[in-house]
Amino acid sequence: MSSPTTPAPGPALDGAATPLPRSVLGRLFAVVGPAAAPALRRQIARVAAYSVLQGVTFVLSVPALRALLDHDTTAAWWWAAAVAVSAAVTLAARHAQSMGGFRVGLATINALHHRLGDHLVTLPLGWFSAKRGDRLTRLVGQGTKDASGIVAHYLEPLLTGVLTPAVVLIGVLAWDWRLGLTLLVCAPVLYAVHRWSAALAATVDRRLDEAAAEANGRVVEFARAQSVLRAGGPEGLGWSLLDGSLAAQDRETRRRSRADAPARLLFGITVHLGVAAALVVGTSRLLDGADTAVLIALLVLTVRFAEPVAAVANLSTTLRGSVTALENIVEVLSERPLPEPTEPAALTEPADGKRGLAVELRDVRFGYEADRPPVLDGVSLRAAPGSVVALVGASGAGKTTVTRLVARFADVDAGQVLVGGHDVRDLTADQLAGLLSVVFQDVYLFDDTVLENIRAGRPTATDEEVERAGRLARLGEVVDRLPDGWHTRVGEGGAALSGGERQRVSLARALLKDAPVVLLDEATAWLDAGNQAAVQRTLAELSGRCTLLVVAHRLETVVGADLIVVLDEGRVVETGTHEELLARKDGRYAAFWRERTAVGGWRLDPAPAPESGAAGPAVPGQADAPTDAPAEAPTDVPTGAHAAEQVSEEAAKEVRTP
Ligand SMILES: Nc1ncnc2c1ncn2[C@@H]1O[C@H](COP(=O)(O)OP(=O)(O)OP(=O)(O)O)[C@@H](O)[C@H]1O
Repeated sequence: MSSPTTPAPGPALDGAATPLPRSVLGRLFAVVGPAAAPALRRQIARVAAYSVLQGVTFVLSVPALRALLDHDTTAAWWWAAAVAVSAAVTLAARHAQSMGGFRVGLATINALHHRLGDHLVTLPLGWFSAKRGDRLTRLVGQGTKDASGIVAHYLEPLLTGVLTPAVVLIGVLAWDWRLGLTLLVCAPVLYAVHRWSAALAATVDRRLDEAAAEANGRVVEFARAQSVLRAGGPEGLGWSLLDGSLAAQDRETRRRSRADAPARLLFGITVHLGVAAALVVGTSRLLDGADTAVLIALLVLTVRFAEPVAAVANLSTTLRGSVTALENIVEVLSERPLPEPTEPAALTEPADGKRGLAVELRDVRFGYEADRPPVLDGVSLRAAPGSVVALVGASGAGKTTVTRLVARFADVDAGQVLVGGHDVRDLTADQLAGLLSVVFQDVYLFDDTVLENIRAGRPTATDEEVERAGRLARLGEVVDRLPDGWHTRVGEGGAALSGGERQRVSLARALLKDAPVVLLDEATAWLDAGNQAAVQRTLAELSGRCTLLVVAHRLETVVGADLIVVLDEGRVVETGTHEELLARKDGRYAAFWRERTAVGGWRLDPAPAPESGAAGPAVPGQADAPTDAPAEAPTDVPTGAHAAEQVSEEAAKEVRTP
């Protein structure tokens, strides 16, 4: 089991350890983190000062108006001067807070990017599903902007909507407590209406946000999958999925408008009812003989009391968009990272001089979903240092999952995964990443040059080293066709290269990194002749220098492996070398082998000749190695007929019957 000293660090926002504040500002402080909090606090102070000053200016207008209505010119001049000074200071405060709003808003976006970035790198790789990727794109781009809008655009109307009326209220109470009391009664009613409408809109907002994220993802998918879509025509699945998601977004937008309208109306009516009540009370006070000038001035003030409050209501829709974005950020920051040890494990060099490290699974049980049967159950296997281990089995047997667990995309439910004798849970993420090279099917290329994309395998490598790795992975012939050779930009996600070529970049990265363990998923989709040769050359180059755990779809890999592990429905059903497994006449592997031989005895031609300066052609045990099979062997690997069927046309041309 994992070391008991391994602590489980909490997520960036651990609501269980420290309950998250419920208020929007409290949550904003929680997500921006301690580094950005002081600037946010100063901005709140600036806005608060402006809101109070605005209220004071409003209040000062009462004695000025009173003096004017009383024809007291001297006093009117003095009060007018006081109002002018207060207005000038308010204006300066407004300028300071609005400049601060933009500055702190930008700093907030920056802080959110850092917080999300720092947290995302701690999350299990398995967390990054395609759906989450779409949501994340929206969150990091638009979401952080929306959330920072709370500081840049909404802090001012929100605080002036509360603090300015509060100062006005104090002024009115001081001049005429009855009128003040009327306004005071409005406050809780307004608050209750606001809470009710916010609660009503919250569910609608969340649904709209989900619909928008879905539509976003579908639009990207629509752009990426044009060839499939055109082949299927406008009646095809892709079109209907996009149409459906856009219609859902439209529906949710309408639903939100419908939910908004009555809430806004109710809020506006409440504000105006409050003003009307104050007018009624003021008129009755006038009839009772109260000071006319004061009351007129106070009624003017009452109208001003209502202005900022009403402005808050008008903002509510866009403000809620920002609050939803903030909630989504809270959700991501609350995701629990994989536990990491506080101290890195003490890694030792392999004693036998080989560069590879042992990879071992001990009685592993694992499932992606808790309520479904495990995908791997009781799986044990060991790849000795420097060996080639081929994982074979029918589609869905769990081969890829084994490699994912070694790379710690997720933690096992039971058992252990060890690399170099260390439980992967006892290695830091950096340590484990340093020990592994991963060539999986979903290769991502950055929008940079071919050279830099290979260099991602080892950032300190020289251009010569990078090019050599590229040539070994048969990228030489690809870059010769590109306009700027190695310096050609590959476009977003590597759009300028084919799938097979992208996998060659991934192979080159692995060669360059020269890690002690290489996990390779031989993508069936890209098994054209050129790519087969690239895989072959990479395996030949790496063999003996590292431990290779390969999800094998090629004959050469399977036959040449030091150990073949046959998986079936999440269990290891057979292990051994090709010869050993063939010798077990009743075995699964042998049965499959016979079946394929009976079908016709197909075999693949040897790989194309290596480029100059490249290593020899063979994985140990392949072409020139002694096996009982290659010359007469069936071509398909024991992963099932599907592997042969998926071999591309180009490869098929190279297939011949003996
Ligand atoms: N992210 C995931 N979430 C839920 N289930 C998954 C996930 N990835 C794989 N599975 C399921 O786990 C099982 C094993 O999948 P895995 O990809 O490991 O099989 P495989 O042997 O590599 O298959 P193939 O040769 O088709 O790639 C399958 O039933 C698959 O549907």
